[in-house]
Amino acid sequence: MQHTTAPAQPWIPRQSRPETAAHVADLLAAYRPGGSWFLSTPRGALLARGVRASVPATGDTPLRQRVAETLRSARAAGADHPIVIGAVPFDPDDREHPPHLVVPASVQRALPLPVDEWPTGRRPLTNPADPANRATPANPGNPVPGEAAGGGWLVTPDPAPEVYRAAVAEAVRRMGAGELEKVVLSRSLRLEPAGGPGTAPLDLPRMLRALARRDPGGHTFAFDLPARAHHGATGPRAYPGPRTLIGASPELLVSRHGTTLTANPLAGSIARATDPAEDHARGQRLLASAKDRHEHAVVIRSITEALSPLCAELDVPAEPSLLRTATMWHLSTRITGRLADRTVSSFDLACAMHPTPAVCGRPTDRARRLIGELEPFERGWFTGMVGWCDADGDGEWIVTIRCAEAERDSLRLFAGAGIVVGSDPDAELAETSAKFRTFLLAAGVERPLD
Ligand SMILES: C=C(O[C@H]1C=CC=C(C(=O)O)[C@@H]1O)C(=O)O
Repeated sequence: MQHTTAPAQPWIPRQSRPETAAHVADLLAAYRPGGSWFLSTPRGALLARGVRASVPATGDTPLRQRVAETLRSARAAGADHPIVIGAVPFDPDDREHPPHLVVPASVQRALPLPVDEWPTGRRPLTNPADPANRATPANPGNPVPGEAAGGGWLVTPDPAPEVYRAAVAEAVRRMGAGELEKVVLSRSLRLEPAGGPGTAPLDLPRMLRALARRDPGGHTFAFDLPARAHHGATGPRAYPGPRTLIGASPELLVSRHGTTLTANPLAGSIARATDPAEDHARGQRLLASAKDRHEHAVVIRSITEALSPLCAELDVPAEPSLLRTATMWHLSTRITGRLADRTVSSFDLACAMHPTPAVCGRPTDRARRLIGELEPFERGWFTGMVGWCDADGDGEWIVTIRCAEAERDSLRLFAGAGIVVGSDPDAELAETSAKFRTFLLAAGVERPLD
């Protein structure tokens, strides 16, 4: 991921310095699904393993209070520098997809992924089919043969593309009638082994490496999820295998370091092109698009409203800039601020902001209702947040997009698009197809899919 402004300084929390010996490549190599959490951001990477304590998924107090109490107890029980790490679903009250937040038993940290050594993030979209983009020692950002090779998937869209187009048209109609200003509508792809169940085990560590290499400046994650609860006649029953939330999100919900906070909302997107001139032109078209600027402005307004009461200073650039991933251009605004009250943690900030109109809409309640009406599946953790928070309140929370839920040998991918009054159903379908490519490429699927 590349931004037009300078990247953040590497962030290795003071208390973690004794643990920083690891190189990010070692952390990626050590990652194994089940009881582990990998996160790489422009500020640093971490690999957390094991569970020392869990934040109660339900309770009489708000989730942010349960997080603070779990951290306090861990400290009181002798943990030196405890962190809470995990995933919060789109709807934090979703009983099928409860928040999964733990104090891990161990945390290893490393400096950020070396963007300059892995140059794909600086280039226009690399088309792996183009011989010029074949992996070479000098260009290791491209898929390494055997790393992300071979599709071998049976792909099922949910809903069918025409159903998604109809949903977008319906949302535009409702907006025309003044019901709401913006809604984010998503769809999903189910990937199963083409040879049938059990014929091709998922290699999540390989996919994670492919995601990290393709977008070294992004937020790459592989997070443990709770076992699925089945509600049968005899009550909840758990599927014993691990489930993993894995992806490479370009969007920082919020980070806090001392009293300094940063948020980097994105909204307004276009697929990148392989031809550099066309790629540049697309970015400029996005920057000039009145529809996309409106879609973006709605998000900035909401975030400013959420953060202003918590900040002594808040700097919100008047104009969006362009941010690029390996596959997409986005409108981006890097917001910085100084907290009014140091006891407000990164998780408190994230809860105050979530869900932003980059994933839900505005007004929030109406958008949420329309999503429930028009999307034929539960989002679960998609469009929630993943991240960590330490006992001093520092931390990073990432918007859970460009991701998949992995279970046994199948994957469920998700992608959404912001809909406003001027949205065109075909263009929104194409935008979601382009967003799927972040994960499809890591899964070895190289042709665009609807
Ligand atoms: C909901 C997604 O993207 C959001 C983040 C960036 C740009 C977006 C857009 O342009 O619509 C979306 O708001 C997704 O990637 O699934």
